[in-house]
Amino acid sequence: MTARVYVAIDTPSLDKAREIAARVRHHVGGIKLGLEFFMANGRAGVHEMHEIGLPIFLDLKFHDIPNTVGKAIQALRPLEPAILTVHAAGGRAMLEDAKAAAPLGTKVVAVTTLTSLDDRDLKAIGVDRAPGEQVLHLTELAMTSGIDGIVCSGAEVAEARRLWPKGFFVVPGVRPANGAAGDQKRVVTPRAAFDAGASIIVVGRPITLAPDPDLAAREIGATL
Ligand SMILES: O=c1ccn([C@@H]2O[C@H](COP(=O)(O)O)[C@@H](O)[C@H]2O)c(=O)[nH]1
Repeated sequence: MTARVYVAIDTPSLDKAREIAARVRHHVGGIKLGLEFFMANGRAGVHEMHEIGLPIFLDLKFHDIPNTVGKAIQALRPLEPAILTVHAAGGRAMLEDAKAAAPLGTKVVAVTTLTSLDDRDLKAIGVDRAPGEQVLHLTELAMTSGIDGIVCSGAEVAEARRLWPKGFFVVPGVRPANGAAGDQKRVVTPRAAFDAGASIIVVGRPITLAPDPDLAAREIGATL
């Protein structure tokens, strides 16, 4: 089960990222690198992180016109990420172009509704649906656009999987019982995420900010 836990290494420091990855590598299945790491270290940094020997999930959440997203993903091809993200709200043509541009072995998954948003936040950006409804709405779009899966919270993944049994479901916003949510608003425990149908879970700060990241990763693994 721990093979399905990806650690989100959100730091601008390549040394720090390497250190954390080396400490937890036997207790996680992959490494997720996001904007913070990529803006500081670019493609060369991602190449360095490949040395750890774990699959790389490149979480850059592309959201632009189809041509721009397609070209950006083409430029990332040599990095051969296991997984990369786009925003479902970019629309069908963007999702189709993202998938067409990605390397064959790369899963393209669409962020449906960020796990940091709740009902009120959605209303404030003009979305009248509740998070659960919005996730399902965008899951349908993702499924019919030919991409591989979606990103949603553990609160919605069971319904989304019912709609798309063969989809690949990435669940961030995961916290051990009594863990600090921080800026996340739709959180579940690692075990609850898998029980509800997550394909992989993403865990960042509960591991990377722990006094002993290795122990934190092992403790999460023990709950699965
Ligand atoms: O809806 C989303 C999409 C992506 N993320 C990313 O996952 C990690 C979560 O980190 P934590 O420290 O465990 O909160 C982070 O890299 C986000 O960019 C997300 O949280 N929610």
